[in-house]
Amino acid sequence: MRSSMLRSVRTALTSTSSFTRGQVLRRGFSSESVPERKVVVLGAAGGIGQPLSLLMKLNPLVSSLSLYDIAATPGVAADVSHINTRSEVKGYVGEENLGEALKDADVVIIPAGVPRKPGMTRDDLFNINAGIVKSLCAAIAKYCPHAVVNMISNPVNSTVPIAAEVFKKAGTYDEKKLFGVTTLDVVRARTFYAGKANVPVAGVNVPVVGGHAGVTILPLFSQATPQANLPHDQIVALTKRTQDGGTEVVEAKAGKGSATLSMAYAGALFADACLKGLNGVPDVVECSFVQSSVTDLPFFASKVRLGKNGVEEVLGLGALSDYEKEGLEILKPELKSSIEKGIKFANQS
Ligand SMILES: NC(=O)C1=CN([C@@H]2O[C@H](COP(=O)(O)OP(=O)(O)OC[C@H]3O[C@@H](n4cnc5c(N)ncnc54)[C@H](O)[C@@H]3O)[C@@H](O)[C@H]2O)C=CC1
Ligand SMILES: O=C([O-])CC(=O)C(=O)O
Repeated sequence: MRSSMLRSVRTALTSTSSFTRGQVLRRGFSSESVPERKVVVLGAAGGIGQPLSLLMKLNPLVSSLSLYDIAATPGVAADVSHINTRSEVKGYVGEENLGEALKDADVVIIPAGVPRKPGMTRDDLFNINAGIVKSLCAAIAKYCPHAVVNMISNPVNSTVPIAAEVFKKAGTYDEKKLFGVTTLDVVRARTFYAGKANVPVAGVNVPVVGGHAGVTILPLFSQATPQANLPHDQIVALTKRTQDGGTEVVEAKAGKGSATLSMAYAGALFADACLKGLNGVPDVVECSFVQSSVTDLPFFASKVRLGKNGVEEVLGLGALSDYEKEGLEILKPELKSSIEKGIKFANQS
C-alpha cells in the first residue's frame, strides 16, 4: 500500500498527464473507468491542512479537491492548483461557503482545530475542538451525508463519538463511513520498530489498536512483521515511545504546534486507502478508530478492511502478548471516559 502511494506520488510529479496508463492498469481500471472522486479538506490552511492538501493534489485517485478553512484558503488553493496533476482545486473560505465546499464529496478529511502546546494533553483541546467538529459535522450531515469522514482533529477519542452523535441526530449516521485517523501511530510504530529491529522500514508493519492518546495507543509489536524477537525491555520502550510520539513532537516544536508533516503523510495514506476501498480495490486494510464490537467499548481502533461502502469488516485483535493484554486493560477506562465525554457534549445542546 505504501509503495503504491509513493509510486502514485512519483508518477504525479513526473507526468504531465494526471496518471499514466501503466498506473491505471496496475489499479485494475481502464482509463475510462477511473471514478471521479471529490475530496474535501476542512482546515486546509493549517499546519496539517496545507501539506495534506499538497499530498491529496498528488493523488491520482482524486478528481476534485475542495479546500476549506475559516481563513487563508484562497492562497493555499491558488498555490496547490498550479500543480499539473489530475484534480481540479477549489478554495472556500468562511462558513457561508462551507455547503458549496462539501457538496458531492466522497471523502471529507478534518484537520480543523487547535493543536497542543507543551504541557497539554489532547483532552485539553476538547473545549475548543469539540465545538468546531460538531459544527463541521452538522454541515457534512446537511451537504454530503454519504461521504466518508476521516477525523484528524483531537482529541480523536472524543471527536469521533461527537461526529457519530451529530450524524445520528441528523438521521444520516452510517457507522461504516466514520473513521478516526490513527495512521500516524502506525507510521511511528513502523519507524521506531524498524530502527530497533534494524530491518528496512519499507517492509515493516505493526498494528496499533485502542485509541489515539497516551496509554490508549496500544501498538501490537508481538504481531509486527518481520518478527525480530526483541527483548521485553525494548518492547516496553518502543511501546512507550509510540504512545508518547505526539508529545515528542510537541516538545521539540516548543510551543509552535504538534505534528503536521508526518500527520499530513499519515492522513494522505489513510485517505488514499479509503479512496482505493471506495473504488473497489480488494484487500485494503488499515488501522482506524471506528464503531466497534471488538471490545466492550463502542469505539475502538483496530485493523479495518475498507471497501466500496467504507468499513467492510472490523478485524479482531488477534493473539496478544501478556504485556499487550495488560495494556488493553489499562487503556479501557480512559478510552471509555473520553468516548462518553464526546457523546455527552454532542447531546448537550
Ligand atoms: N489524529 C492525529 O493523529 C493528529 C491530530 N492532530 C490534530 O489536528 C488538528 C489540527 O492541527 P494543526 O493543523 O497542527 O493545527 P493548525 O492550528 O495549524 O491548523 C488548524 C486549522 O483549522 C482551522 N480551523 C479552525 N476552526 C475551523 C473551522 N470551524 N472550520 C474550518 N477550519 C477551521 C484553522 O483556521 C487552521 O487553519 C489539531 O486538533 C491536532 O491536535 C495533529 C496531529 C496528529
Ligand atoms: O500529539 C498531538 O497533540 C498531535 C497528535 O495527535 C499526534 O502527533 O499524534
